[in-house]
Amino acid sequence: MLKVSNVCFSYDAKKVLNNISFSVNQGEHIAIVGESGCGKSTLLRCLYGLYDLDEGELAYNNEKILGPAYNLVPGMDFMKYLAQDFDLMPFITVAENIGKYLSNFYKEEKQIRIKELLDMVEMTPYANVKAKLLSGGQMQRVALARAIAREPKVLLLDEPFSHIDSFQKNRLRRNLFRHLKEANITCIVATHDREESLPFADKILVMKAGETLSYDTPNTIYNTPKNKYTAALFGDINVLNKKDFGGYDEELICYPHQVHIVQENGTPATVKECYYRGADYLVIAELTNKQQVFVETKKQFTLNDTILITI
Ligand SMILES: Nc1ncnc2c1ncn2[C@@H]1O[C@H](COP(=O)(O)OP(=O)(O)OP(=O)(O)O)[C@@H](O)[C@H]1O
Repeated sequence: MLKVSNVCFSYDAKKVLNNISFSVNQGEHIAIVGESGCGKSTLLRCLYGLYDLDEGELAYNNEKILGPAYNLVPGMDFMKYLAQDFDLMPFITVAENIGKYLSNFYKEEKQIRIKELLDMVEMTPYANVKAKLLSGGQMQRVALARAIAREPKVLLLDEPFSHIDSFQKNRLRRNLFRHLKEANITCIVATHDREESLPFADKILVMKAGETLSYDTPNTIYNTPKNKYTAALFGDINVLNKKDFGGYDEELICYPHQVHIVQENGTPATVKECYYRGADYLVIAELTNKQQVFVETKKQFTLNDTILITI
């Protein structure tokens, strides 16, 4: 188990992490989400032992994770940390980069493992290409393969698919997270992307300004967000008053798919914008009190159409 207890950390005088605590069971996948600058990358770097904490403690199976003041070579052996820069060796091939940390003692096993990893990140055709000739997305895939080559106990990933196009991203995510589950590797991912956190995380850690707001399952965090900040991390949100919809005077946070267009007995709204999104349309409508409402709908509307909505 990875245990994070009351961690505080500052860069010089600037406090970036404030009293962070959570624990992760072996094999669990955690997504760290939060607005840019809230401290996600810093937390990952602390977990890896790259910084000395101001306060608090980090431990893996009761072994303390210590920073550079106590560790000549920062970073822990049983972990791998993949930063936003990929740190590949430019003048050696893709296959050599992936195999860099694999032992040469078991040559045959090494080649089999490299082949398996090349397949997983869909880079087999580039096995003999020098890393410097790759695109950003290709480099990121190689860096991912290299990070898991030796099957760490804990994998720390910072925006691991940020350079990969959406065409490949979903398949790669499924490949990677399936592999990590099968190998019982604990994975902590800092991400902005709901497609990474909701489907693949066992738990989501929501951070704001260096603090933890929530730590729970994706289902609970998404369906019962504690605040607007949390809900907005997953896309457009509505902050409505139930009294505008025939209810009590009470605030309601809801997503566009939770607002429905009805034929009768709804609150009138005027369509101001309508965006095609492939499977549906996003309508931005205005109530008579000028309150803006996001609505997901299968039907296309045009400017100034009147719709009736319920929540
Ligand atoms: N090396 C550093 N020295 C000083 N301040 C830093 C350093 N790295 C990050 N910061 C500051 O610490 C805060 C947290 O940064 P961090 O990179 O951890 O946030 P983040 O949530 O990962 O952001 P993003 O999602 O944009 O990557 C920011 O205000 C940032 O400016």
